[in-house]
Amino acid sequence: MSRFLTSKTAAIVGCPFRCPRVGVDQGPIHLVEAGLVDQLTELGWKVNFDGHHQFEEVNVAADPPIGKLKNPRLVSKVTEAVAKVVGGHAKKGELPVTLGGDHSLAMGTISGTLDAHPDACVIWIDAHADINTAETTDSGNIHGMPVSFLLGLGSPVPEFSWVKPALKPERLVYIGLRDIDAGEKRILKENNIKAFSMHEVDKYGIGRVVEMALDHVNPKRAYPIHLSFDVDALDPSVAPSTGTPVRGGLTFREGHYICEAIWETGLLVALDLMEVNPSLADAASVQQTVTVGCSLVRAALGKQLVRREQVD
Ligand SMILES: NC(=[NH2+])NCCC[C@H](N)C(=O)O
Ligand SMILES: [Mn+2]
Ligand SMILES: [Mn+2]
Repeated sequence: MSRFLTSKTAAIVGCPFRCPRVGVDQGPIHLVEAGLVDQLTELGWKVNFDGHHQFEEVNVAADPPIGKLKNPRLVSKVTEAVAKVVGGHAKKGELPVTLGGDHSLAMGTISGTLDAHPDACVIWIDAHADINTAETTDSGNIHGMPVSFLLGLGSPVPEFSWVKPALKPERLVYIGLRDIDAGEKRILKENNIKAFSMHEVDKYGIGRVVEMALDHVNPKRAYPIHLSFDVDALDPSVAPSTGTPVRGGLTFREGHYICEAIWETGLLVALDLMEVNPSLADAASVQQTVTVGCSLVRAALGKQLVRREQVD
């Protein structure tokens, strides 16, 4: 367990949120129904889970686009609520495990983590960089933008003024990228943000890539780690039920290896598992994706493949 936690307690933050539909995205609900709470209990965690967030408090009457941004007020309010919940758990020394839902939620989860652990670094596992600004976005989907808000890039959007630009470019690293927009490429370059695309995963192997990523973002292995895992980082043959699948992704084992290696650092303070979207596939694909999702969470929370004494 991470030395930054005060007890082996995992707080599951279920966020069935996908813009523009609140409470309709079933991803987190499926993950919990698949037995995630019991699985983590079996690993020795005390698990706090008192139901999924329905964001009842979020009341947005009219939410026309601001510039290109779709549903800006709703996304802002939901992510702000998530920031408070995640930050609250983190400040109690618990490990928040946020299940999504739209990756825009990471604006909230990472804000919450940085509130409790200001020197935390972020390891972002994704096919996409999610670093568009209000100016560069083509789609207007805010799930393609959370990282730019956290870094304070682009011209400020008043509706998101609650988001502190608390993340430093050198405390962020990506693994798994393979679908980056032209504007995003420019932003990554200009801000010197380290990214290991699938090309580097092929070239060096996942073991070295994780090592290099940690060396970059956490050279002395001293900072707490927030792991934000978009399930679309995995190849669509491994995790088909997701909104924006891109072929050529991480294998089942590569995805798990990342989680296991981060766990082994003893520095993990928060985990996101995002973009599981059961509404987009047949029942077998949904089950496959949900099973993989639970398995990734177990790997990040310390499940060992073999007991150490069997190999030593
Ligand atoms: N969280 C995600 N699935 N993000 C996909 C983003 C795709 C594209 N780059 C966009 O800005 O719309
Ligand atoms: Mn993605
Ligand atoms: Mn993403």
